Amino acid sequence: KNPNEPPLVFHWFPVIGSTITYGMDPPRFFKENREKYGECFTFILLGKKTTVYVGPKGNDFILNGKIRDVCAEEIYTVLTTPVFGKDVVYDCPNSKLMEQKKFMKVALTTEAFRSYVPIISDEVTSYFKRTPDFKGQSGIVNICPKMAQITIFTASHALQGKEIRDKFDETLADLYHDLDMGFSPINFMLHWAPLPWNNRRDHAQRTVAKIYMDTIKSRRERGETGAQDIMYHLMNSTYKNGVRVPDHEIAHMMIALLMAGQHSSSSTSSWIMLRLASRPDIMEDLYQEQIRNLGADLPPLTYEDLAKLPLNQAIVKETLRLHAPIHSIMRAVKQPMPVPGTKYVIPTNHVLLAAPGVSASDEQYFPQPELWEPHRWEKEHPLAPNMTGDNEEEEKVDYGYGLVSKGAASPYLPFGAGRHRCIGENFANVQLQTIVAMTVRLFKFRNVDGSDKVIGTDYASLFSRPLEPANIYWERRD
Ligand code: HEM
Ligand SMILES: N#Cc1ccc(COc2ccc(/C=C/c3ccc(C(F)(F)[C@](O)(Cn4cnnn4)c4ccc(F)cc4F)nc3)cc2)cc1
Repeated sequence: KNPNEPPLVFHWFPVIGSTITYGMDPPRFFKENREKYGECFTFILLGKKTTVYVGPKGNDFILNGKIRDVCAEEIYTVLTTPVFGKDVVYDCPNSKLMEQKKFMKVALTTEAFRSYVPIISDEVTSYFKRTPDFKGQSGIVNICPKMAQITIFTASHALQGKEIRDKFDETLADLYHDLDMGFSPINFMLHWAPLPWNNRRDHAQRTVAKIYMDTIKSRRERGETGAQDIMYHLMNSTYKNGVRVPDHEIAHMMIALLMAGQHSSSSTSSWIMLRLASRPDIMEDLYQEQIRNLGADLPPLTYEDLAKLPLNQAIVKETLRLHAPIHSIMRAVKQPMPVPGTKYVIPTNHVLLAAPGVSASDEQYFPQPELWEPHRWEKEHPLAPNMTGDNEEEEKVDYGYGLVSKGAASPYLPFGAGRHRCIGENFANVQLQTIVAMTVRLFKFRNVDGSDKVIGTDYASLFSRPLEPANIYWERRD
């Protein structure tokens, strides 16, 4: 036992260590070991000493780690580069990623969101009209595949443009699926293995990248400047060193954004629908909120309307509190890191693991944390959060892609914090809030057995998501 290192979680076998118990249910693993060892402890993940540091202090220690101390790309590149393609995100120096995030963010503006809301609401209503699973007056449906379809159509149409979205009706859907098979935690460890799905992944990556590059060429030939989508902005971006963004990097960033947007939103929107089915009273509150604040005739939804629907906004916030798609954020340690307030110094052969979801479900910050209660985000609610290090008044810092909160000592960080913080938060909120608002207008949901239960979580994939099949009962609202 080394007094200068955090306590090591007991395990029977070397290499395997605690991989299985962690992999099966990470949040439970974190909570059980926090009880035994405190907020900072080390466990063996496939032979690698992995130091977990939970709570607001842990979130700050890891997510605000200095660039000379912690490294994201070293851990993530084996997983993401075969899927996204070379020279982007984690296959380039962090300074280049910061510029790429600046480029990507330039198309995620309020102006753009104004045009996205009608696109997303039309995709939602037309999807529910044409899909056979929602024919008739009522029925039972496995909701996750439906939400995956809705999110790929809404995200591709808004973020990638109409011509890419239309390709999802034929070739792109299967190619996307093959690409997706490569996006699995097994590839963290076995990325080098010539596994059959890795060959399909590589073929799909090259084919999808070519589709994007052909689209870029045809837009350039036609002098197309109509769609102010992300592809257009990337085509007109230049790095600080004067180099224009090469076509293959544009294509690879488009794949990265598609994967990011798709997995996070389809998981979150599935959880939202399952939670609404467990609380039909909330779904009714949402409908009444729209009647009250938008008018009984329910006019077509606009971007400005979303700000008039606080409960609709709280649905996304509360769902992300209990169902953050990314349960483990990892960094390699590049220099020995003293842990403030302890005698621990984390050595360079460790990996750091931040789990913001642990403090987001800690009763210290959220009364009755396991209760999914969107009203808790209203002022004066008895279950209101006591978020000490809240980000609002905090000072901000710019890592090269816009201002982000300086402190990460918050108990609620579903979009991360610091240099690697998410740039898709606002788009995700517009997309998810629009999907919820339009669904509430069309249907009433409840659990098939009428209970308020919710299904368990599948942690085997890269993004935590509901176990399947997850059936709900729906009926058309007249
Ligand atoms: C509910 C939706 C989403 C959630 C919960 C989410 C969550 C996160 C988290 C936790 C991180 C930090 C990862 C780390 O520190 O290692 C992150 C980073 C990022 N996300 Fe998201 N995300 C969401 C949607 C999106 C969307 C829609 C996009 C793109 C349009 C996107 C693009 C990115 C990018 C580019 C990064 C930066 C990675 C880095 O700097 O290393 N995300 N996201
Ligand atoms: N036996 C066993 C066994 C062992 C272990 C386990 C489980 O172990 C683990 C461990 C860690 C993790 C980490 C999740 C993780 C990290 C990074 C990314 C990402 F990089 F991909 C992303 O952040 C994603 N993103 C961002 N915003 N929206 N999406 C991203 C960034 C930029 C970008 F442009 C595109 C992106 F999409 N994705 C996911 C998941 C599971 C199971 C079984």
